[in-house]
Amino acid sequence: MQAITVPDHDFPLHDLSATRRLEQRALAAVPPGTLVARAGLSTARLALALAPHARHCWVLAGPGHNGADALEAAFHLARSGRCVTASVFARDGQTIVPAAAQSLQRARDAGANILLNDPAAPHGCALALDGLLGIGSARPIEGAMAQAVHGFNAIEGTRLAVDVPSGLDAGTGATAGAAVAQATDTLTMLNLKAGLFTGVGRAHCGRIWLAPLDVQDDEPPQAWLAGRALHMAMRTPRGHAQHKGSYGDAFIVAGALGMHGAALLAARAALSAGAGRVYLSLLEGSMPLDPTRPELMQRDALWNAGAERLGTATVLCGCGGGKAAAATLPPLLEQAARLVIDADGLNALAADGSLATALRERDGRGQATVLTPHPLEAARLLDCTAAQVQADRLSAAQRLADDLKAVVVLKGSGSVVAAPGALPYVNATGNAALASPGTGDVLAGWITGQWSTHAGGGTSLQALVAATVQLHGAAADAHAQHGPLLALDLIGAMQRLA
Ligand SMILES: NC(=O)C1=CN([C@@H]2O[C@H](COP(=O)(O)OP(=O)(O)OC[C@H]3O[C@@H](n4cnc5c(N)ncnc54)[C@H](O)[C@@H]3O)[C@@H](O)[C@H]2O)[C@@H](O)CC1
Ligand SMILES: Nc1ncnc2c1ncn2[C@@H]1O[C@H](COP(=O)(O)OP(=O)(O)O)[C@@H](O)[C@H]1O
Repeated sequence: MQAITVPDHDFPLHDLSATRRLEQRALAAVPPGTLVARAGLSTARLALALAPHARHCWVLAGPGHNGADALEAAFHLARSGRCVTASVFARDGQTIVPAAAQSLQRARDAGANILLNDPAAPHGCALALDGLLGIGSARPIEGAMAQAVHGFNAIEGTRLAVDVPSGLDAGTGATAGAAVAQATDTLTMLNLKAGLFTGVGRAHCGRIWLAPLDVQDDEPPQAWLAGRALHMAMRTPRGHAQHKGSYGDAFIVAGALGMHGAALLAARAALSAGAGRVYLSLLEGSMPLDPTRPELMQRDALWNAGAERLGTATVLCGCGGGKAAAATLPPLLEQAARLVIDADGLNALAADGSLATALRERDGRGQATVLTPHPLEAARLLDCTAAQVQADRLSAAQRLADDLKAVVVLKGSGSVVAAPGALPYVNATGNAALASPGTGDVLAGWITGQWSTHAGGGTSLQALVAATVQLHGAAADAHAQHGPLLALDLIGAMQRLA
């Protein structure tokens, strides 16, 4: 059993079809009852380690194999002397699977109090196990089971989800319905399911633990949980004789009237990420020199700088750009060697099909592009709703990357970094301290600066971007206080970790 935070190396993530295949092969390879026995024992061990002093335990068990695992854990908890109430949920006419019936009998024999379709939480319980539904969850949870989920969520103490928090789609990280278990810990079996790490997955899982159950995970992954090695690979020391020209020019094309701050945040982030020279080109109006960052230079209309300059710089377009961003895109899409598009640059792409066509043509000329949409910006690009994007973030990011021939960061909890024809990364760092204005501008600026320093390097662009997303989230994870991490402070925090 291991705790999953940020793995050292990329860790395979699976969708539910792959999980089912793995489960079927594992079941066929061992005598009946072996896996449920291992799953139940692992669950009970983790529960006791997390809540060693809990006297009263509540085990919620559904009608399927998830319920079987939970009831097997109930057996171990009862045998270890805990006072166990196991509430089993099976609708009229719906029988529980044989494995669950066997574990139920074992739990009863060990002294557990068994209740049927009773959602009331026992008094004084400090440990609750959610084994209502796992990957077999097929529809919104309703009725007594839904009441039990709400009761589970109200338990003050350890709330351990078995395999998957009930009501969460472990393949996508989406939920259907209002009753979704809110665990403090989730012990997932056999493999890591992608939906535990993105969408609302992280919010419902709490800490994530993996019990491989002595089964070799031989399914090809559908995505990677981004490992720390990505960021470490970016930490190449500066050669003694290198000069600022070695780290390239970053052009920040951003900042309509009233949004100069976004431009400044992006430019400062590019500078801190290591770009050799950073030029800021405001889209509207003017701004005095930033006396606290005199390293920044301002130039007019850099989008018209011509093929020679744009063909060597790394350009960011869009942060706080307003409607003015659209007019800058035709020359940038045609001439910029390396182009990052954020915020209003993305909205302009979504609104004008000819710009999207120009974006697709860049790949054929060897020009690379990074897009950094949040879910609503992604929805505009995909001509759907933000809810539809969030319903399957991995596939939304991949569709955008494949269609627009760009590396795409779909931001939010568990940011997805997709590239054409490659498996997506899911980022394991970050938290809601980043839900503050301007943190996206910092991300886009840092990607631009980082890319500028690695312009000639052999690192894949997808890995470089995923490493920056990881650093951005890690800075928030290191933020000890409650409340937001303000965007300007985020730059300093990233610099300390870079
Ligand atoms: N079979 C085994 O030995 C193993 C089983 N495992 C566990 O088994 C789970 C998968 O088992 P199952 O395929 O039986 O699936 P589940 O136990 O997740 O659920 C399937 C059952 O729930 C019912 N159901 C689905 N949605 C419902 C809803 N909204 N309201 C009420 N009932 C609903 C279904 O009709 C079915 O009876 C995994 O998530 C994992 O917890 C793993 O531990 C791996 C090994
Ligand atoms: N709950 C969260 N967990 C992890 N990351 C988050 C969370 N909320 C926001 N973020 C991150 O913060 C950044 C916000 O970007 P964005 O929405 O573009 O904001 P802005 O436009 O104000 O800069 C993104 O990198 C996003 O992934």
